[in-house]
Amino acid sequence: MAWPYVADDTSDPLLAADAEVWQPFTDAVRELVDACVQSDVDADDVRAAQADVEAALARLGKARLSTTLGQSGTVGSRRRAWGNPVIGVRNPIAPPLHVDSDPAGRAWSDFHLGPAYEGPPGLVHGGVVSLIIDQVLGHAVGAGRQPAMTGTLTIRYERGTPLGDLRVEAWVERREGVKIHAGAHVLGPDGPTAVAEAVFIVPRRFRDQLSDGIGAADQGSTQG
Ligand SMILES: CCCCCCCCCCCC(=O)SCCNC(=O)CCNC(=O)[C@H](O)C(C)(C)COP(=O)(O)OP(=O)(O)OC[C@H]1O[C@@H](n2cnc3c(N)ncnc32)[C@H](O)[C@@H]1OP(=O)(O)O
Repeated sequence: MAWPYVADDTSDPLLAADAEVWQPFTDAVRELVDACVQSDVDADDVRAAQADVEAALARLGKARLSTTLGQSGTVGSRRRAWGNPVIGVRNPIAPPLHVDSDPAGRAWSDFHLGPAYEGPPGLVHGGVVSLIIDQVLGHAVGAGRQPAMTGTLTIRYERGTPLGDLRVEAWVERREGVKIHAGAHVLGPDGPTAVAEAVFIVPRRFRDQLSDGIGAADQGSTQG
């Protein structure tokens, strides 16, 4: 398989200026999503708001990128992570999480999930728990500078994860050739709510490219 990314040589100042424009917009859309599931206004206000949103859509639709954000950028992660549904600065679906990691293969994040992420009443949707665990596992594995993809992810939902302030922690347990075994858990106010085990695999296509010397400086952008 060909290397799937389009080169992005945008300068750092331009990238920062672009982020300054998009970040507040994305935050506003995220609030809009929250209002969509929580507002209690009457039908006339809903219809008026719909017209406002449709006007914004017409404005935004005047130009479209030719690739997804994920396919853009070979230098570090750059714009590539901007569309990510967990951490993306241009994705209002993302809570968003800020994930810290260290080279020993650990990653963690303190974050907040509001009603847009609800599954069972007052609790986080299990698929959202899985989404967040998968992402933070990816950071733990990526922090060890390995371009790997989730092969198997097993989650035990110990108890409901309450909406609100939460923490997720992930860690690499061991490496066996192309397999990286990792673990993670989500912590609520009363302790772990979900515990995960994962096997990440360095994909065949990256094994080939790494042996050609491609990708060593670009490992963070091969994931997800
Ligand atoms: C800086 C921070 C940035 C951080 C940015 C972080 C972003 C993270 C985002 C989260 C990560 C994701 O969601 S990634 C997206 C979700 N995952 C995917 O879409 C992966 C889809 N699956 C695949 O592409 C493929 O099946 C792979 C890559 C998993 C494996 O294919 P392959 O590379 O051809 O593997 P292959 O040679 O056949 O097998 C190699 C060895 O692995 C084993 N193996 C193969 N598949 C699996 C599997 N699914 N689970 C377990 N083990 C497996 C085989 O038995 C074999 O073991 P042996 O015989 O040698 O013992």
